[in-house]
Amino acid sequence: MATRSKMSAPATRASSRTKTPTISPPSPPPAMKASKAKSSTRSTAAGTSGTKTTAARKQLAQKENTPEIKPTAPKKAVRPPVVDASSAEQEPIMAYLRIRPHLSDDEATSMPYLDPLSDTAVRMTDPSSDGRGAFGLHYRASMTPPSSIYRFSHVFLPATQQADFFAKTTLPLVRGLLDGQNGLLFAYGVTNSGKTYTIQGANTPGSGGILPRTLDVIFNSIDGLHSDGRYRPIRLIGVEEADPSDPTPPSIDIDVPSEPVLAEVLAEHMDTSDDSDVDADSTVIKLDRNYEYSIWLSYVEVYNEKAYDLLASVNDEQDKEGSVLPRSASNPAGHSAHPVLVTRKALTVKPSPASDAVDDTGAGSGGRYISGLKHFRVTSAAQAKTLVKLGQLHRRVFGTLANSQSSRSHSMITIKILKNHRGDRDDPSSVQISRLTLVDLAGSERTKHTQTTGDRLKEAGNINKSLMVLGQCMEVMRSNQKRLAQSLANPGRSDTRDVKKASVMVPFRHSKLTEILMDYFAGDGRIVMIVNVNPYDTGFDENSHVMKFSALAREVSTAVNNAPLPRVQASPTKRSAPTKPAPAGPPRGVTRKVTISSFGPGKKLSEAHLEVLEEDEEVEDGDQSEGSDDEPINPLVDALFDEIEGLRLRLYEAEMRCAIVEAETREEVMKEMEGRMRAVERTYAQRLMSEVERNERKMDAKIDMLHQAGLLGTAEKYPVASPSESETEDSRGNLSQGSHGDSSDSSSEFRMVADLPSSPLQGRGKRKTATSSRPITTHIPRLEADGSIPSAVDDNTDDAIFREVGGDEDEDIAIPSTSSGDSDDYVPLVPAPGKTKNQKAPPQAAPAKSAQRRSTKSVVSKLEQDMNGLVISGGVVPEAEDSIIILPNRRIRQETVELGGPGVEYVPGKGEVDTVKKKKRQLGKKTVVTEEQVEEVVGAMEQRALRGGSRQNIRRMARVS
Ligand SMILES: Nc1ncnc2c1ncn2[C@@H]1O[C@H](COP(=O)(O)OP(=O)(O)OP(=O)(O)O)[C@@H](O)[C@H]1O
Repeated sequence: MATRSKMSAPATRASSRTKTPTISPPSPPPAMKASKAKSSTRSTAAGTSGTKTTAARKQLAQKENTPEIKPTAPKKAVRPPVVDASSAEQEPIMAYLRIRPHLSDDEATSMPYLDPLSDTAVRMTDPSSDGRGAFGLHYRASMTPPSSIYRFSHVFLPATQQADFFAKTTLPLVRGLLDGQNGLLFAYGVTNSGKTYTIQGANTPGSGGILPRTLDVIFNSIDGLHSDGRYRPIRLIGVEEADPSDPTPPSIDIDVPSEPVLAEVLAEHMDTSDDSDVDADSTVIKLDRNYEYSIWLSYVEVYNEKAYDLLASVNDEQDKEGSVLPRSASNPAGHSAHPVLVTRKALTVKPSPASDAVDDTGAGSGGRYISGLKHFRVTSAAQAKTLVKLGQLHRRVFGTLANSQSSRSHSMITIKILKNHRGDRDDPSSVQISRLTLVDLAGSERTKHTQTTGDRLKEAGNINKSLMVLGQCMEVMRSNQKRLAQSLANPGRSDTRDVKKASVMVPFRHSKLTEILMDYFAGDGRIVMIVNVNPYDTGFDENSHVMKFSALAREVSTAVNNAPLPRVQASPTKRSAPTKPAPAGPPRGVTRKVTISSFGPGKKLSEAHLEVLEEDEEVEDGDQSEGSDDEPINPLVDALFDEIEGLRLRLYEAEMRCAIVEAETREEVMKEMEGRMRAVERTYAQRLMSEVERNERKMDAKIDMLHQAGLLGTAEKYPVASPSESETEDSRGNLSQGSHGDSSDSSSEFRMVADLPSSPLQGRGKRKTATSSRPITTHIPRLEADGSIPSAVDDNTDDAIFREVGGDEDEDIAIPSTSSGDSDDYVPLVPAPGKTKNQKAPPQAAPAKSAQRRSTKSVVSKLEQDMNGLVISGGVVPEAEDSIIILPNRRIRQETVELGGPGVEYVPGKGEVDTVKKKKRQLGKKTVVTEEQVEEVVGAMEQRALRGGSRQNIRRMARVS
């Protein structure tokens, strides 16, 4: 009867959270170690209830092979004696990670922070590795994004099927259950991570969860081995003779004639038409056929730190039949006013009496049970599943599952198996009881996500409290076990008994959840933890908290022994005294309003309104005495827990406020920056445009001068177009383009008659061209190869130019001043009206349209001829085609850049090229001159004018340029 210690230093086996990007080889998952202990001393190793010594009664599961051990004489002991921890079979909590698959298009498609490394390890990397930490704090550039590696007993990838998952995680527990061992499985994770899917599953084929599969396997395995149900479980580990009046599983018939809407809604929730046996798990565990079994089910909900029986009839007192349906408390006849009032009572959690076990020394008394919780015997998997469905309906009715699938309470389904040898049916001492509890925990850390307030905040606070206490229990157990392991490793240094005495009390009783489950942690079974994670969620912090929790859980060991043997009690009908009537007076409790609705494709939405009264649990006098051998609740610790919880809630609220303020500030700053950027962009564009215009006007002036000087093309005489004619053509857009807005004003005395040869800047700037009232002679001198004007152009030419353009030197040439007074604006020379030679008289009346068109056409054709005749010589392009390309000079670019200020680049316009060479290459035979060349020509003209021209000419030149 050897017992081995499996306890080792946590560091060697436990999940380690490594703050390093390197991947250390994954450690194999610790193998499940079946208990070899037959009946033995056992240790809780938890440090709270001390270590228990189980009485030795023949263990039925190993009856054939186990030497019978005579029961020891019952010892009267308030606290169980401490025994060496090495005598207990220890096993770490198994932690399995399940990664939820991608479900909808609304979610991100990649896993932003979770990276599966192997079958047992995942890496989590903070997605704010772009440099942003919490609250916008920046990591230094040199820092690598923080990542952690978490290890599990196994990592299940999103594609994992429910059947595989069940086989690897839960089947060993089911085997243990049938073999007489207790087990606890709980699903832990944030909201929407797949906990309920893991436990309950879905309705589609193959998607049945752990619970229905467990029921399937149990009933498959005990097929033909059902007992007659003469015993039934009571409390935590107790067994008593069954009473014929024991409640049968409640009916699920929906019958609320007075509340048709409610009946409809409930009926839809209870719809079992989807259920089919097609999805049933066919696994069979081979059992010794000398035994027979009875299966019992209970379903508990822990909500707001209170425990409720989900299988109890809602109005149990009034309706002994066990009707599922709520009935108005105000009118039991069923004709109630809306909303329907439903009541339920919280159950008290009490310490398990030592007398329930064969050994009075404390076996099984470390735990607590829910007083008044009903266990129903089920004889088939289908019946059990229907019962589970009923429990879920009650969760809906009472609003903790309301309309969304999101659970706001912890739910616990316990399957108890009573097993006895066929040959010893009448021997109560042959009965053995074992249990398996499946817990679907409420989503963790939901306050931040849902921006909860009011009642919801209280709910969240309680959820967080219970999960926090669960974490703290594990933490304390781990450190107690660590200390004990160290003391065992160095026996000479400290006395193990001293170490145990110094063990910190595990605060199981500080939350209902841990209080109900404490016996598992204290050494009554094997524990499996499922960690559900939704990697598409943005809740990195929350998920990393879950991961840390699981890392902690894996460092805790629990004792794995066969369940304690129950002492079978006489049937309550034979022994129990009549129950005390409930104290009179109004029930204490809280009332909530709940709306349950049902809708689906093709169905109309139906809603039922309920008012829920949740009565507080009764405090019985006997409670204190019953729990006298338990650790008393320390009010200071309780107060500290409350304080912690209060602070935690305040922290959440503060964080929420911070997050909102941060988001608002970011938006404001972004808007302001955007506005500023736009203003800068606008200013820059305006400056650029005005520069371009200014330069273009300058260039136009120079070209006009060239025209007027006869340096471009041959001398031709333009017919004078009437203002209306030029406007007509202008409006067609064929000739004039890009004129100033004010130049189109008919009152202006300047009219555009022709466009000049195309320029890279043409069309971007606006140009004023004077309507010449007299012919202009154009002449393009041949430029030398270096761009200079050849000597053949003599001074007389200039004189000729001025004579031609301005007529007589003494003749008045009107030089209009610009409206803006900007000296840069070019204003062409215009002869004073009425004083020019050859000037046609202005039309007296508006000409006929056809005449105008003819006249315009003649102007156009004339201009075209002129354009074709324009030739730039000087070796730039030997044979010009029909136009001259003038490239902007470097100086203009330079000026533009300078104007723009530091950091501004000159961005060539569309089609504008950087270099003359490039342009030449692109334009082939087109005539190309640079602005420098034009300037040189103008410069040469100015010099000549200065040398040989009259004062008048000089003045004119100066004003023009
Ligand atoms: N492995 C999976 N395969 C397919 N669908 C899944 C899986 N896990 C979860 N889902 C789906 O994801 C959704 C959320 O899952 P579930 O309701 O189980 O989350 P939860 O963790 O229980 O949430 P809560 O804490 O709010 O109750 C459900 O629609 C469920 O069907």
